[in-house]
Amino acid sequence: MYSIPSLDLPPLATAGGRVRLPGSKSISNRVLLLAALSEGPTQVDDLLDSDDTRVMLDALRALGCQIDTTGPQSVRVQGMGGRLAVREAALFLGNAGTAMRPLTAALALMATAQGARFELSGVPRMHERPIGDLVDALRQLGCPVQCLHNEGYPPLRIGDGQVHPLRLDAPIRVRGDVSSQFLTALLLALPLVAQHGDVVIEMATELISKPYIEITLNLLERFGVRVQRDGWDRFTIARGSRYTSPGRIAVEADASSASYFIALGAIAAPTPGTDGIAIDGIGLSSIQGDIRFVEAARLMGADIVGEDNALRVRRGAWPLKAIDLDCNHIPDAAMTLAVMALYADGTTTLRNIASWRVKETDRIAAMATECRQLGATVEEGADFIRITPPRGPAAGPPQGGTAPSGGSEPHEVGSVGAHGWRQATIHTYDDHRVAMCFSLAAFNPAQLPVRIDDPKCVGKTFPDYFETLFSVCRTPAERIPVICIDGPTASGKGTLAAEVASTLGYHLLDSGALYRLVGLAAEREGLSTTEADLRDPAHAERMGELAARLDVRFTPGKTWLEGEDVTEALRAEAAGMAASRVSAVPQVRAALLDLQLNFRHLPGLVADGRDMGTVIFPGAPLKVYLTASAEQRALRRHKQLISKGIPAILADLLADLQARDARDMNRTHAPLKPAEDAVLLDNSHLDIEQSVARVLDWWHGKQAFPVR
Ligand SMILES: Nc1ncnc2c1ncn2[C@@H]1O[C@H](COP(=O)(O)OP(=O)(O)O)[C@@H](O)[C@H]1O
Ligand SMILES: Nc1ccn([C@@H]2O[C@H](COP(=O)(O)OP(=O)(O)O)[C@@H](O)[C@H]2O)c(=O)n1
Repeated sequence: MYSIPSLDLPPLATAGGRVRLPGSKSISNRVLLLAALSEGPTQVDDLLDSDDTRVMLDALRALGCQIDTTGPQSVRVQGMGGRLAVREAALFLGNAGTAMRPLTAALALMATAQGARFELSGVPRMHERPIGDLVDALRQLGCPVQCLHNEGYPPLRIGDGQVHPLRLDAPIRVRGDVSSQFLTALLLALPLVAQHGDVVIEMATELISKPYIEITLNLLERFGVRVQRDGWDRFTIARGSRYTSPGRIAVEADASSASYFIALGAIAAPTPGTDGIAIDGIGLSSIQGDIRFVEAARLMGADIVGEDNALRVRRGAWPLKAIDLDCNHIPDAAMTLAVMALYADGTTTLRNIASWRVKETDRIAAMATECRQLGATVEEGADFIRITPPRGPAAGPPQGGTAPSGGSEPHEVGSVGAHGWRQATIHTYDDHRVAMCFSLAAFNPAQLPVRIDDPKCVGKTFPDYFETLFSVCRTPAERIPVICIDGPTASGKGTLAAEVASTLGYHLLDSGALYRLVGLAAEREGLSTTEADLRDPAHAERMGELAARLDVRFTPGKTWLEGEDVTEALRAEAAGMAASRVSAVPQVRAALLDLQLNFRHLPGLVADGRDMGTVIFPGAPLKVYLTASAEQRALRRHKQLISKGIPAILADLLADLQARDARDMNRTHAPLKPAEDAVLLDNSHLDIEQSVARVLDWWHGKQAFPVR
C-alpha cells in the first residue's frame, strides 16, 4: 500500500494481463457477522483484508467472539449462537457503514432481549452519515437506542443494561430510500429474535440499491435462514429461524473493485502480446449487484466475455460511447462510469444516484469537482451527474509510442494538454473509490501525469490497488520518471535515495550493490579482483561473464546471491573496495546494463550510483550530484561502521576513500563525474532531513501539478 502524501501516476499507454482481486467488502462483513451469530464454527476463505473488515473483526472480538487467523485471507469464526458473551462494550467502527448498520441492529436486539449496553462510534465522517431510519425502526421494536450527539446520526448508545420485551407482532416499518443497509441490518438481525412468531418487515418508502438486499438474502440462506420476499415491499422471517454455520464459505472477489479493471480493459489499448485484462475470482454468476456494471461497460463499448468465475475485457468501441443511464442498481460501481465518460464520444448522464451524497464523502460533488480538474465540463444535480469529456469527444486512443512532451518532462502549471485535458492533482476525500476511479485518468490522450492525493485511502477495500494496477499497465520507459543520485562514497547517496524513493513511492536502484555483488561472487569463485589481474584482457572477459550470470535477488531490505542472504557481507569495506576495482572493467559494466535498466518500473525510480545520470539514465528529469568533503565522508563512514560494531580506523578509512574517489573519477569507462545537467548538492553542512527536503523541493519544482 502507498502510505505517502500523494502518488504521481505517469501517463499510461497500454494494459494487459491477469488480476486477482480482493474479496468483496459487502460479502466479507456480512459473512463475518453471520458466522459470529451462528451456531458452530465457520471457516471463511478469501476474506477481504482491509480497513473495513478489520473494523468488523475487531468489533466481534471485542464482543467476545473467538476468531482465529488460519491463513493470509482466512479466518475461523467460533459462532456465539446469538448469545452475548460481553454485556458492555464501546466499539469504534471507523468509517465502515457495513459494520455500523448491521452491528447496530444486531446488538440492539440482543442488548434488549438479554440486558446489555453498547456504544458505537466512528470517524467524524461516520457521525455525519445518517442512521435515523434504522434507529426509528429499532425503537418501534422496543429497543432503547440513543443518538449521543445529533439525532439520527452516530455515535449511538444501544440498550440500557436491562431486559425489555421486544414488540415483534406488528410489521416493522423501515424507510428504504436513504440506504439499503438499514433493511440489510434488520434482515441480518431479526432472525435472532424470531423464536415465537413470524417477523415481518415492511418498506415505508421505495427501496434503493436492491442488489445489496439480494446479497443479504442470499447469504442468509447460506446460513440457514430463508426469508420470504413479496416484491420489494415486504419481507417475512419465519418463526423458528435460526442461524447455522455452513461450515466453510469462500468470499467472491469484489465486484465494485472489478469495475476499475473492467474500465481499464475498455479504455486502454491492449499491451502487445496480451489479450486485454483477465479478472479472476468473479464472473457473471456473482451474487453481487455491482456485477451489472458489466452491462453498463458494454453499453459504453467494452468487449467483455464472462464466465461463472472470471471475466475477460478488451477494448471494443473507441472512443467509448456516451450513455444516459439510471444507476440505482450499481451505486458504487457507477462512479467508475463517470471516469469512463471522460473518454466518451459525447455527454454521459448518470441518474438516480442521490445515495452518492451520503457515502464516504459527497460523491456527486467529489466526482464533479475532480472531473472538472481534468478539464471536463460537468453538471450536477441532487441525484444526477452529467459529464462532457475535456473539449468534447476525446479524439484518438492513447497509444504506446513516445509521448510528445514525455511524462517525465515538466508541463507548465495549469497547462492544458492535447484534447483539453489538464494536468490535475486529484483530491480523494478519504474515499477509496475516488482514488481508484481517477487512476484511470492516467490514460488521457494528452499523456499528462495524474497526481492522486492520499493514495492510502484505498486501504478501505483494496490496499494493493495501485500495485495491482501497475502490474497490468505498461508505458514507454521514457515516461517513467527516474531521479538519479550520483556521487562519491559515503556522501549519503544510499540514505538520500532510499528516503526520496519511500516518500514518492518509487522503486530504488542501489547500483553500487550490483558491483559489490560481482566482487563478492568473484571472491567466492576464487577469481582475483586485483587491479593487476584485471588488466589481463582474458581475466577481464571472465569477470564480465561472471557479472552476466549473476544469480541475484532483491527482497525488501535484503540482497540474495545464489540463494544466500549477503546483505551484511555486501556492506563490508572490503566489498566496497573490490567493487571499485571490478567496476572499472568495461565488460562488467556492459553486463550490468540491462539489469539496471530493468529497475525502471511504474510509478518511478530513484537510482543511486556513480553513472546513473551520465550513462544509465541520461534522459532522467532530475539528476543530483551529491558530495561532501572527504573528511566529513570519512567521519560518517567511521560512525556508520562503529555503530554496527565493525572496528574501523578513521585515518585508514580516509585513505581508502580517497583511493576509491581517485579510481572512480579517473577510470576510462563511466567515470564518476556530475552529468552536465546535474544539480550539485554539497551536504557537508546539511543533515539527512535537510538533504532529502532539498531534493524533494527540486523534484516538485519540476512537476506541473497545480497546488490546491
Ligand atoms: N546529510 C548527511 N548528514 C550526515 N550524515 C549523513 C548524511 N547523509 C548520510 N549520512 C550518513 O553517512 C553514512 C553514509 O551514508 P550512505 O548513504 O551509506 O552513503 P553512500 O551511499 O553515498 O556511500 C550513513 O551512516 C548515513 O547515515
Ligand atoms: N553506478 C555505480 C555504482 C557503484 N560503482 C562502483 O561500486 C563501488 C561501490 O559502490 P557503492 O555505491 O556501493 O559504494 P558506497 O558509495 O556506498 O561506498 C563504487 O566505489 C564504484 O566504484 C560504479 O562504478 N558505478
